[in-house]
Amino acid sequence: MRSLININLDLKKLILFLAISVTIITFLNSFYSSYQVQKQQLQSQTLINHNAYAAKLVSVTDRFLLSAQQQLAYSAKIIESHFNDRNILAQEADRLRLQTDSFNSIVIVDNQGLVLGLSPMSLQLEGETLQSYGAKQALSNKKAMISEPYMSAAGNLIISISHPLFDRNSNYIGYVCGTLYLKKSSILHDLLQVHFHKDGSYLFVVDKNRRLLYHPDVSRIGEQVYNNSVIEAVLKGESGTQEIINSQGTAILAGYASLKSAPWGIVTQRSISSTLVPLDGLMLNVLYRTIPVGFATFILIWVFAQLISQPLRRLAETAKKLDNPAASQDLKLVRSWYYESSELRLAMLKGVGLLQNQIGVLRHEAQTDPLTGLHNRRSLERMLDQLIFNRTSFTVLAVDIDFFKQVNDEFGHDIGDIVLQSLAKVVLDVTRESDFVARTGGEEFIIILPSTTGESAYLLAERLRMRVSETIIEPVGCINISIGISGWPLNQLNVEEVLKQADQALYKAKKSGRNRCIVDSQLTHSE
Ligand SMILES: Nc1nc2c(ncn2[C@@H]2O[C@H](COP(=O)(O)OP(=O)(O)OP(=O)(O)O)[C@@H](O)[C@H]2O)c(=O)[nH]1
Repeated sequence: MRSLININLDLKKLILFLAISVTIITFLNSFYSSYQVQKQQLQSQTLINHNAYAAKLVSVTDRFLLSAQQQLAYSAKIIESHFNDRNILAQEADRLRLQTDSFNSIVIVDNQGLVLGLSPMSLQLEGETLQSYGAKQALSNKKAMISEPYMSAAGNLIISISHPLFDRNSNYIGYVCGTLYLKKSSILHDLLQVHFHKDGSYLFVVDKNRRLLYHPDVSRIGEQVYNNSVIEAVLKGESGTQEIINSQGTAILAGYASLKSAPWGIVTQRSISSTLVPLDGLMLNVLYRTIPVGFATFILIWVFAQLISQPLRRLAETAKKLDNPAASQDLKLVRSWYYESSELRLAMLKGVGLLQNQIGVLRHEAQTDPLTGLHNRRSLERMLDQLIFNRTSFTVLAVDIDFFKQVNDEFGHDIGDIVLQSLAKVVLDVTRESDFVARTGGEEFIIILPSTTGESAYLLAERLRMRVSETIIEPVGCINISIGISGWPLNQLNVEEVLKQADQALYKAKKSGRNRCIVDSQLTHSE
């Protein structure tokens, strides 16, 4: 709590802090949520697209392999019926290679692997006996097949699509085979590359031995890839999507599907970071567009904070000086436009009213003699200070009841009080409003007559003495008073001395028989 006070927090700052932090948190939250939602949507859309893309490529590749096999099957019929005519075999090999551009090379071999026909001739294999893995596979299988990748006699990494040849008696006489180069340009290459995205997506083809048959990075073709859950799934003949971390440690979104015509799978994929590139731009755009509205919101918050805090601030400032007579006027000027501040203002107005009354009463009581309602000694001193400050001349009448002790003794203290009250009334009656009357002790009264000469004071004192002696106070009857008179300014006297001289004059009056008025000799001389 202490630290809050030390940093001088007020309502406006609190409202600003609250509203701005809520706005920022809300904005960050919605920004973050919308980023997450968009990201998820983009990723799932990418996965769906890649799955569809893989399925499409699978279908295209399946069609290609089927058509390649059909071409070979058709040629096989021609080759079987002209098996001994090398020219026709050479022509058929050329036709197969050149007519549809499906194969990189064509080889026709007999059942010993001896090359009988060849295209292109540049391979220089005619008359050779093939020893390659693919040749041996085809010769032993004796049926239409798509080989695993292997190194050809000419030194190319290839796969071969072959069709067996039989004579009229259905004896196996050899095979015709079309090859596809894996690392060089081939129709398979073209087929897959056509679909290659420029947005960071890429695809690869893998065979049942987890060997890459196609990859945009040619150096990886032929490589076997293990511990890849997508490859494992596609080799099980599954089709689907996966989010994985690849062997390079990159987060990848992959779609995959497997072929029907060969034990191959096609995987198309894209890194999550490249997928999210457009989203980053989008979010930045959202941020830029939010700035003007955000700025307007902050201004609105500031204005509202000002409007809400201002009445309370002014009420708080006025509360510091509630004893000030201007407090209630200040409170009336506060524009309390909402319920709480308006109620607070009304309550404070009531409180100020009560407080001012109370202060008035206390002030009055502090300056008043409770028995007679006349001024008391404190009030007298203030009055004298004021007169001296204003350099206003005055005369002092010190009034004392004669033999008052006897009244008390005879009639009791309460009746004595009534006598004092009655005397106060007579004094007020005889003096003017501008005169100042105080009861300064027991049965002693002081009357100050501003701007009054000693002579006028004496006349008034005499008049007062006469009135008192004629006034009947029940049950006491008439009383008498003695009065001593002095005045200021007089020979540089100070207030105490003036009062003392009035007292001395009073003393003289008592001594000289009471029921009389005596003017201090110095006052008489000065006039
Ligand atoms: N009833 C009442 N008596 C008071 C009050 N204050 C002082 N007295 C009395 O006033 C009397 C003053 O008596 P003294 O000072 O002897 O003077 P005195 O009897 O008036 O005689 P002189 O002044 O010499 O004429 C005392 O009996 C006090 O008790 C008061 O407030 N009420």
